[in-house]
Amino acid sequence: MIKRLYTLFPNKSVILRLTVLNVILALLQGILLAMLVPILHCLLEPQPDYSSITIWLTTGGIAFLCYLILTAISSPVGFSASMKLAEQLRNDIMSRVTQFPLGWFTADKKARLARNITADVGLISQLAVTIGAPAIVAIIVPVAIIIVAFFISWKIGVLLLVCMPIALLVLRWIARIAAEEDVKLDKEATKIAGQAIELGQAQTVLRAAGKSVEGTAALQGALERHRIVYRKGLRRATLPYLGFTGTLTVGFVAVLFLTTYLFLEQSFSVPEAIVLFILAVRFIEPLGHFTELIGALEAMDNAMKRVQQLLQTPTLPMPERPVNDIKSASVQAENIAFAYGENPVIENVSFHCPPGSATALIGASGSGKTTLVRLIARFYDVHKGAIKIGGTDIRKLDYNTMMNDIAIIFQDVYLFDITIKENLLIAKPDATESELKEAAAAAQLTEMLERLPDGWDTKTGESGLQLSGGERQRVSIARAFLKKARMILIDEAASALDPENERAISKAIANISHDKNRTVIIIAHRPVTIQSANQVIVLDKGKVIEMGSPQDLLKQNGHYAKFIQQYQQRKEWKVEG
Ligand SMILES: Nc1ncnc2c1ncn2[C@@H]1O[C@H](COP(=O)(O)OP(=O)(O)OP(=O)(O)O)[C@@H](O)[C@H]1O
Repeated sequence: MIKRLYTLFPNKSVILRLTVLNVILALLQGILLAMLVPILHCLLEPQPDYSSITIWLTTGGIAFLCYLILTAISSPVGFSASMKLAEQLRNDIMSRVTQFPLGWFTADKKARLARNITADVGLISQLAVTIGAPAIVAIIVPVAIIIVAFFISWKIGVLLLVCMPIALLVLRWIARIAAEEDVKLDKEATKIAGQAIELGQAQTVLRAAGKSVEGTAALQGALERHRIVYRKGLRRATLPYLGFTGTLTVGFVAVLFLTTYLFLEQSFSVPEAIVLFILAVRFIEPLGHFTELIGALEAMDNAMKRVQQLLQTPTLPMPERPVNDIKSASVQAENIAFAYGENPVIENVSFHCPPGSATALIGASGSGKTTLVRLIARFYDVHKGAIKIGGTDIRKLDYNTMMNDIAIIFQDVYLFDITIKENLLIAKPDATESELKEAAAAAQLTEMLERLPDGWDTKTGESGLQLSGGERQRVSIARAFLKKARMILIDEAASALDPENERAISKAIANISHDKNRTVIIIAHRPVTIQSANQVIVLDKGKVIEMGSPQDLLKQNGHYAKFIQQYQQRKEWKVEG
């Protein structure tokens, strides 16, 4: 555990200072107890030797003063160490996360990341100080006491020495159970967090269906499971806790008996007997405290394991000497394959999109269109073959250079809760007013901006929810225009939009697709988009089953022709209906 903390802690000198400080404090406690022997000796003599007492009292006073000063220092040192640890760990996590493949960010992983960065880091930084220090004291003080006891009576020393490993053995049993139960509790707590988020997100649907009350069932279930796991854990820990308390009690009584027996045998004096009684009490006190610490220590160790696991997540492999120059806006796939885990999704796919061309990807749901687009943007790396941009394998390209030349327009557009203007400026912070207006016009946003009372300064609300889906997509198209990226990846909205939005988006997409400076790859759902593309790729179960210009494919009378035919029939049927 200490090794893990030491590995995780980026500023090792702070943790070293804190450890040394606590070891000194624990040793000082032992020394102060040992000093009781000569002091009591001098006091209980028939003729007390006051000059010797003065020396011992002065030395004891100095040791006690040192103890007080170090205790006063240890609080701020601990507090600042805790703050530093939290800050540095959070920075480490953030810089690591920015290098993860985009495909890593699933809903589960995002929830886990939130817990890692808040609860886990908080627990580690706080406990490393508030629990770590007493844990050091709880180990060192009994050891110091055994040493002092040996100086007074080796028999008592041996007895204490035997008690200690037995107590530690039982403590290990408690620790194992505490660690296992903490893992179970953390899993249940993460589920509660997930259910709470889902409950918030599903409120609109639940209320529309009149199921507000029933909607809490999943969260209540998660809370109940958490309670059950907690109660089971408590029951499981009862026996080892009793075992530990029993061991300490038996040890304590044995020391008292042996001390009394040896005293009656006149093996040592009254002061030594008094000190041994005090030592026996001080011996079990910190060890007894350990049962309270052990659960927290194991929780801290588990939190450290989770953060370590996150920090060890493989990042997107980056080339040693990345290529910074993208020669042309061509996109090429050479015999690529990809699988999510064991599930192959893309197999032996090859195509070439020349600079300035528009390629429409079509295929049934689940055929792999989105995955293909994600692979081009390096959300994941292909498992076989290569994707090339401007003739260079994207794994050899500088990642930022590549992403600066790619704009992605997805269906679920994320907008920050800032103004529309600020949302566009994310794509190009130094854009001029005329560039902004030009991009807005090309993305068919002008009319919407004129209609909104605050125009460009309209706040988009959390995730852009104050704008309709179509409006959000147009904002993201405007971002793509502004970014001046040469490669544009689009996922055209598949769901029905209102006629105004549909017209505006089709026009905006046509504007971007017909721009000869841009290479567009679009997951297309509307025949008008597909028919205006230079090439169409038809996917089925991750394989290319047809590829060519829309005109040639129509003549082939294959899958593409069937898709257009079906669309026409649906349209006629709707008009007739
Ligand atoms: N993150 C993921 N993890 C595991 N499997 C996935 C993941 N994303 C997609 N899949 C699976 O990969 C296959 C292809 O999915 P993909 O989303 O690429 O298809 P699609 O053609 O874009 O579908 P749609 O038109 O419905 O969006 C599907 O079987 C899907 O279930």
